[in-house]
Amino acid sequence: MIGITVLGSTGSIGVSTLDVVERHPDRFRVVALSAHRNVERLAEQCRRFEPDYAVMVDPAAALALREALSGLANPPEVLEGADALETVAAAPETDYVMAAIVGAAGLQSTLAAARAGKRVLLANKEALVVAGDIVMRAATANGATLLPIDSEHNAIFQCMPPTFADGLSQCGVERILLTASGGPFRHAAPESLAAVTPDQACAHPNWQMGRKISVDSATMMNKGLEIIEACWLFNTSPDQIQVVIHPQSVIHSLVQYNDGSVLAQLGNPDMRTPIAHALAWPERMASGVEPLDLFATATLDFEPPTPARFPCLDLAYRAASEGGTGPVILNAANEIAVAAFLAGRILFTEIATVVERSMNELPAEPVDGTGLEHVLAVDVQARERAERIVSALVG
Ligand SMILES: NC(=O)C1=CN([C@@H]2O[C@H](COP(=O)(O)OP(=O)(O)OC[C@H]3O[C@@H](n4cnc5c(N)ncnc54)[C@H](OP(=O)(O)O)[C@@H]3O)[C@@H](O)[C@H]2O)C=CC1
Ligand SMILES: CC(=O)[C@@H](O)[C@H](O)COP(=O)(O)O
Ligand SMILES: [Mn+2]
Repeated sequence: MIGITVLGSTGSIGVSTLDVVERHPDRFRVVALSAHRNVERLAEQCRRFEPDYAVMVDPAAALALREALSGLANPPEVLEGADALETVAAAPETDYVMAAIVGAAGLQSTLAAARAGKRVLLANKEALVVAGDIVMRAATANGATLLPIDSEHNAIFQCMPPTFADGLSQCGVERILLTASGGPFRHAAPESLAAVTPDQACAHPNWQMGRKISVDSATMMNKGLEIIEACWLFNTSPDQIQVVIHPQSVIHSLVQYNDGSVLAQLGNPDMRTPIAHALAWPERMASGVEPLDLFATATLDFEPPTPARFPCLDLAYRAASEGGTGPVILNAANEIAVAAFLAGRILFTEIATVVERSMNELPAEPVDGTGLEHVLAVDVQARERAERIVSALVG
């Protein structure tokens, strides 16, 4: 039996992961589940999957979880605090870790899994955005297997030759075509975007996702984060990645080779496909996803992105070219700005303003010899700076 820890089990990816795992009781055993503070959902998951451990980051929620599970014959050990995420990510009973916490809050547990040599199923793209070098090196040094869950990156992985880690040009890869849906405002007039509400921004046309990534898709910051994520995963640079708007989200990305071949991965937009792929790799197993009906799909459209509507995409390119702490500042400012937008404090269009001002006020620098310590310090500094910029905008 393969032992699996699901970090962020109460979120969109966490729930889809457990749906796939439940279809294969002969193959997987749940070792640990985790949440930030959603007691009701984590309690229900504990009753269903009987993990050894349940981590609740918030101590008050951990107390409530212990009470909720006290009647169980075989309750999990309930751990609390962010450090416990690292404990369960590295636990000896665990073989696979699904890293599905949202934001840079998922970095240290993802790193702990990589350092412990686990199979890391990486949904938490922000970990690679802020500390790609550190995470990739930790995986290599400790024999961890890092498999992308993000739909585009999983698609690219499926279309890559097995030797891609040696260098893309050496195996005939010319470029990566990274698809983007364009989100809910693909054709909106730029001047209409200031009036967008959080619920409108979270109404993604094709995917059911958590609110933070949904807003990122609407600003296309998600695609910017994904460019940086792809650079780390596939050992390449942004100029080898072309963003293609594909509104149906049926093609999940493509790889172009030097002989004129372009390989694509297609499927219905349902995250259980990449999750099942990474759980079973290098084999295949059922995911519960309906087969793609090409006749019902009928048309596949493609467009270039429109920069005026999506300034966040350009900010991500800028952070990628700055390197060092540039992506750390980009990500931290974006997390603060998105939270402020979702809380009704700033306008949708001010998300880009907060990120740009944060980047202007905090110049990027190379990550110093302390590595993770430096990254975490800049993350804190950038959050404080972005909060100040939000407060000034609120007035
Ligand atoms: N959803 C999707 O389809 C896709 C998601 N991704 C990536 O996967 C990750 C998860 O996304 P998604 O599932 O949509 O997010 P959700 O918001 O739905 O879920 C987030 C999960 O993380 C937990 N969490 C939130 N904050 C913290 C914290 N500070 N410390 C520890 N745990 C925390 C939440 O717990 P609680 O419920 O208690 O708040 C929840 O379990 C993101 O990085 C996203 O970019 C990538 C591709 C597709
Ligand atoms: C499902 C997934 O992988 C998301 O990251 C998706 O890419 C969001 O859609 P956008 O292409 O609109 O950002
Ligand atoms: Mn994606």
